[in-house]
Amino acid sequence: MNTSTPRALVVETILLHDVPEILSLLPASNPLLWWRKGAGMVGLGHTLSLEFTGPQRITDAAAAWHQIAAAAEVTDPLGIPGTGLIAFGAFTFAASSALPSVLVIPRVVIGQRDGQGWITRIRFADEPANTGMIGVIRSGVAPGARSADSVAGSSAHTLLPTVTRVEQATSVTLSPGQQSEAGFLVAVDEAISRIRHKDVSKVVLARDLIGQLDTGDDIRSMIVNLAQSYPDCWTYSVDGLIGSSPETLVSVHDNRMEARVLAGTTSRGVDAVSDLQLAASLASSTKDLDEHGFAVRSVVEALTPFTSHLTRSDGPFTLKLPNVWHLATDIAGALTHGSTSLDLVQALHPTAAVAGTPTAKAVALIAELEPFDRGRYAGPVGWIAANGDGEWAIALRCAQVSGSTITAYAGCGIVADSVAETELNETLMKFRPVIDALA
Ligand SMILES: C=C(O[C@H]1C=CC=C(C(=O)O)[C@@H]1O)C(=O)O
Repeated sequence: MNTSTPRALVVETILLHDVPEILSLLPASNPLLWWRKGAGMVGLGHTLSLEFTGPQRITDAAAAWHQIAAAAEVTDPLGIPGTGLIAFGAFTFAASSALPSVLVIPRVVIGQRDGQGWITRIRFADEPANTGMIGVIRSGVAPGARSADSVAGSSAHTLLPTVTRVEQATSVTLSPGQQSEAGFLVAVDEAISRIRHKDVSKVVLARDLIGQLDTGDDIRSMIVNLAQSYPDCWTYSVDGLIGSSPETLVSVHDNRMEARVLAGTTSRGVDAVSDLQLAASLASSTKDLDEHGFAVRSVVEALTPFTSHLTRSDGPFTLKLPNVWHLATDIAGALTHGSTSLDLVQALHPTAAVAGTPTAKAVALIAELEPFDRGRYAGPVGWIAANGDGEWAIALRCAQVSGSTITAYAGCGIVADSVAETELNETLMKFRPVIDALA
């Protein structure tokens, strides 16, 4: 961790009666977002950003967060998920990544959930109380954004931050990055050979695409496109990591946890009949059921020490997304040790949906066969509350913006019956959310 003992925070949440369009509140600089099915939070400004590296990055973050939350003075009359003190977070896939993992505590959080809206202001105890509140909304990034006059009664003018309009939507063409298509085919064939030699049972291999942003490109257009096109996925933006993930690593509320495990993929059909045929073949494909089974077992094994009454949905069931069908299993349980969401993230990461089985050998094989640093792709992304509750997805269908460079990632679970060309096609389907959002 790159900070000394943090200064105490003062946090105040108040109700917003009439919440503005959340996606219209994304700030141009360092936008923070967590959003699904019309609910979630946008974060503006940074009160505190913490960085973590190495094998202990998640436990270090959990310890730092515990310390910050314990010292904070929080006024939160609402007490619903996302109100009070929160941090957005994104962790790297690999312990050896050159990119840091981050927890970011914004200046202002505006959220809505179950018909309730709120605004939270977060400042240091030794700062003046009005720091971070910057005026009124001037214009929005999404059509239909309302002015502050229609928001939250008379106090809205002093509560809502200034947001500038998107002047230039991001339009980027992505090209092969450090792993070419040909290189990916070779890597997948090598992985299949290792699996047949019993080195591992499953490994998830990815490739990268790279593009350059123009001066003036506003990345908020990409975030809004993703949120609008993939409403059933978690759309996130944390420290330049932007994506729409269908996979819930773990969510924790009131001592209950939920996860959605995904592994096994096929394309959408060109018409209703072929679409259902494809879903039916996925549901009965031995190769995909095997691939899925590894992922479910890794999650159940990781969660068992923390839970009682762990239940899982019948099945796997087929999950329909705009770009693909997935095999999915929902898992839920009661927490037995008052664990925080980051405790569970630490226990779960990396699941066999993004690494393989057995975990350590699969991670080593990924490092050997992938000629690039995954950064935060396939790592945990989400948020944590002061009491440790939170929601974390696996960062899939995403890209990392670093300066003017944008790098997108997509990968596939490889098992003994995999075929390299089919896996390459699958990466194309999985790149679609990011490619379309940048078009
Ligand atoms: C690794 C990715 O997807 C995982 C999640 C769902 C389905 C997967 C698959 O069918 O291979 C992968 O396990 C990715 O999107 O980059």
